[in-house]
Amino acid sequence: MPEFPTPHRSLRLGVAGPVGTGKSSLIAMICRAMAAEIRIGVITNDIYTDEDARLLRAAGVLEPERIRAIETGACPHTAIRDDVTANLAGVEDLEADFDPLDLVLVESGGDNLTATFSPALIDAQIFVLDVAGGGDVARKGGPGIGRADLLVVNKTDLAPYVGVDVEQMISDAEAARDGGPVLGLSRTDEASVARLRAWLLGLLEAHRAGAHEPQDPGPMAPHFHADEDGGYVHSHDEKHGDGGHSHGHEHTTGEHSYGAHSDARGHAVSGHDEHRHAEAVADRASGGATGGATVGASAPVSDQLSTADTLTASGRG
Ligand SMILES: Nc1nc2c(ncn2[C@@H]2O[C@H](COP(=O)(O)OP(=O)(O)OP(=O)(O)O)[C@@H](O)[C@H]2O)c(=O)[nH]1
Repeated sequence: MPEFPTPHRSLRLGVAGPVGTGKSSLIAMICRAMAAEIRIGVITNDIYTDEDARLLRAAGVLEPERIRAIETGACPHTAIRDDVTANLAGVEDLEADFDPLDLVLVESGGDNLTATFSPALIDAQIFVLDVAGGGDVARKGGPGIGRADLLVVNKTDLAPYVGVDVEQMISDAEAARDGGPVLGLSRTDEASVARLRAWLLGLLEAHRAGAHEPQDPGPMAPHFHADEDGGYVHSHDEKHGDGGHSHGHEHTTGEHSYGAHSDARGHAVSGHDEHRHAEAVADRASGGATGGATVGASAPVSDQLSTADTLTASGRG
């Protein structure tokens, strides 16, 4: 019997982070640790395949029908931030088919440090780094590292093999987050998995009590889109479709499988025909103000739940 009744819709939790940092593994970990006590569904995003969903189904972490795949056909961030239509429909279908659900996990395709979920799609988000990506990554900042509800430094068991000082990496991450929660995690470290579970149970409780307010970690840094006119710098901070934003060129519908749609808030959103992220160009255009330092979103969940210290104290080293 699930611990929580479900008077409201499920908590929608996004999991984002660079390629291969362990997003699917973290979702499998949550399912294994919690499927006996809460009702879970999963949506995965891959660019060209349904590989992540197939792997999760094969791992037997949930009934296969509760794991659904979305093929974005484009850069993963387009489907979790720019135009969330397909994901939102996927989440709502899952919630309707398995009503009631307590938790829907939405895994982004692996992207880069700038990709975050739109709060139109999810209620909270985890950003996943791993030690194998290098100890300095946590210092690089960006909206996910700086302002996701939880930053996970994953695969801590690999630290000795890749020459990373986990304690330093976590402390760098905490500094980048103004004290927001950071969790050192490894599938081989049961105590770290227990801390992840405790954080999530606290978040569920806050969501159910109406005490959790979804935060937007902030838009991607302005970036460069190449097109036949020579390209343009594009900021996701601008309002789409309501007079505040114009690409100044036509997208050719056939060139992108994601197309132009409306997002959950009714904004007309242009599809992205070709993404070439040239952040150096964007940096120059924005006077160097990229996503990492521009928005100071608070982290209300961490106020009520495990603090960064609690989460990391025994996860270090
Ligand atoms: N040593 C170790 N390896 C891990 C851990 N978690 C995940 N991995 C491995 O890391 C690799 C990538 O894991 P995934 O979960 O597929 O990563 P992902 O972020 O979902 O990958 P993409 O969807 O391709 O971006 C796999 O080989 C996992 O077995 C961990 O805690 N320790």
